[in-house]
Parts: sequence; structure tokens; C-alpha cells
Amino acid sequence: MTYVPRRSVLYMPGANERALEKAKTLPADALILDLEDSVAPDAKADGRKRVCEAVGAGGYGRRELTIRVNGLDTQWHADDLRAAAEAGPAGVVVPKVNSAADVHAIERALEAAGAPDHTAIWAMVETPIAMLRAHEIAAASERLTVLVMGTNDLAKELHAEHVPGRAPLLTGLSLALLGARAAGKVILDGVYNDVKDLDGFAAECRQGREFGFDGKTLIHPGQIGPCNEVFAPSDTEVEHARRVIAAFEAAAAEGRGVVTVDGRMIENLHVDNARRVLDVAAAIGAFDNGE
Ligand SMILES: CC(C)(COP(=O)(O)OP(=O)(O)OC[C@H]1O[C@@H](n2cnc3c(N)ncnc32)[C@H](O)[C@@H]1OP(=O)(O)O)[C@@H](O)C(=O)NCCC(=O)NCCSC(=O)C[C@H](O)C(=O)O
Ligand SMILES: [Mg+2]
Repeated sequence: MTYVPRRSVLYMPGANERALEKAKTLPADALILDLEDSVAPDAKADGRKRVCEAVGAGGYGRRELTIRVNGLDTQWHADDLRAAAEAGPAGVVVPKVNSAADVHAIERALEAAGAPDHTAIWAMVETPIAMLRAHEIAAASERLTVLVMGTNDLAKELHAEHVPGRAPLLTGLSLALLGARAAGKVILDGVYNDVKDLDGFAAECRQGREFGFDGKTLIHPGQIGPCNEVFAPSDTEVEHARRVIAAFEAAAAEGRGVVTVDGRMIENLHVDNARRVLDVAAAIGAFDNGE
């Protein structure tokens, strides 16, 4: 799987002209122009027109541009999907995807509307049944490239509380990760609602990274910088990866398949991981330099 930086993926209300303009200068890797929860029912049609025009007009540079449509069971879904297909963003983010059949319906609708091949499906998994079917959803289509956690909806459905450490959500997060990885797909963590609590936010970014998420979805510009930092390999990690590869190659030249670095065992699989760290760091370096 070729790594595409999606450390920071910022939602912005599709009806908010100022936010759509401001996003052109923000250092997020990707943007989700939202037509669902952040847009009031009366503003849906206007929001749809606005975000599709924004995608058509461009000006977002290398930021990956996606549109979040309303859910499959809503009155706006079909029109949103048709308009998004015509606008041709990098991805269409679909909330509350609960089955492979849902993915197939989205895929058929995009194809019927003439969506370009580059428009991927990003499926939001945010219900108990979606956690239990995460692999079925992730593997349902090649057009589906990204799973997006919806942790607010998941907590609501579970009757769970938002607590530091996210204990009530950990099983769901793990199931979704297992499903995504088993299907070879990218997976993004959910949002952190308290935009003023940067310490709590940083802790949740670190937890997401430790779990294996590729990046995190965000709701405020102030969350972008800290998130980019956490989801990129640090200089220390890059240096360690280089030493792992060098030590293993030296050992291999002497006919050994195992070595220690800083007292820890290094085998082939650790070298694979070290190479992945270097690939990710290089891709992020090129992205940040605008290459
Ligand atoms: C959360 C907010 C409502 C906070 O808004 P506000 O108090 O106005 O923020 P600030 O005054 O600090 O804003 C400072 C400037 O930054 C711009 N801004 C703010 N947010 C964004 C954004 N998301 N994208 C782009 N620009 C943004 C403001 O316009 C200010 O600009 P300026 O005037 O030039 O200084 C607000 O941040 C917000 O609306 N966030 C996005 C909310 C959203 O999209 N929600 C839906 C997605 S999350 C979700 O649905 C969860 C999921 O489905 C689940 O189940 O978990
Ligand atoms: Mg949601």
C-alpha cells in the first residue's frame, strides 16, 4: 500500500463560506467538506452547492479534498452523492456505513452518476454493527480506500461516556482497526470535541498513533499542528529505524538472522517495520516540501 499522508483530516461545515476559504491556508493533509451533522436541514441544499463549487474551483493545493454526504437513510443522500460524483473530489465520505451492501449501493450510485475513478469511498464506521462488520465493510470494494471512525455516534449508540483514555470505546476502535488492516485499508481516528483542551487532544492523538491509526479527524484549525507532529515519525524514530536496518544488514552479511539494537531483538519483521517508518517519513517530508 503506497503511503499517502493523512495525519490530519479536518472537517469543516459545508455551509460556512469563511471556513471553506480559510482551509486553503491550513496545514491539514486532507479536508472533509461536511454536509451532514454540521449543516442544518434548511441549509443542506445551499451547502451542497457551495462545497461542490469549492471542489470544482480548487485552490486547496496538495490537500486531499473530500465531501461528506448525508447518510444512506436520509432524504438528502441521493442528491448529495450525485452532486459529489459530478464534482469529483478525491473522496466521498459516507456516514453510518453498516454493511457490505451499503458499500455496494454507494458504489453503484457513484458509477451511475459518472464519478471519476479517482473519487474513492471513505466509509464512516460509527455504530455497534459497523464495528462487528468492519472487515466486511472495508473489503467490500476496491473503491473504498479509507475507514473513518465516528466516535461521537459510536459513544451515543453505546450509551457510553466520553472519558479520558476512551475505555468504553477501545473494543470498537480495535475491531475497526482489525477490519481495516485485514483488508489492507487506511483508517482514521475519530474527533476530539474539546477544542480548547490541547493536552487532552495530544494524549488522544498519541493513543490513536499507538493503536495504529494512520491519522485523526479534526474539527478545529488549532488541532492540526499537534496532530501532524504525533502522526509523523519523530527524528528519534527515523534514526532508530536506520540503525535497525544497518545492524540487521551487517548481521545478515555474517550469515546471522537475528541481532540486538539497544538490547532489543531485531529480526526480519522489525526491519520491514523500520523500512515502513523511513518510507512514511520520506513521503511526509516530500508532502511538507510541496514536492
Ligand atoms: C467547533 C467549532 C464550532 C468552534 O468554532 P469557533 O468557536 O468559531 O472557533 P474559533 O473562533 O476558535 O475559530 C477560529 C478561526 O478558525 C476558523 N475555523 C474554526 N473551525 C474551523 C474548521 N473546522 N475549518 C476551517 N476553519 C475553521 C474560524 O472560522 C475562525 O476563523 P477566523 O474568523 O478567520 O479567525 C468550529 O471549529 C467548527 O465548526 N468545527 C467543525 C465542526 C464540524 O465540522 N462538525 C462535524 C464533523 S465532526 C462529526 O461529525 C463527528 C462524527 O460524525 C462522529 O460521529 O464522531
Ligand atoms: Mg457521526
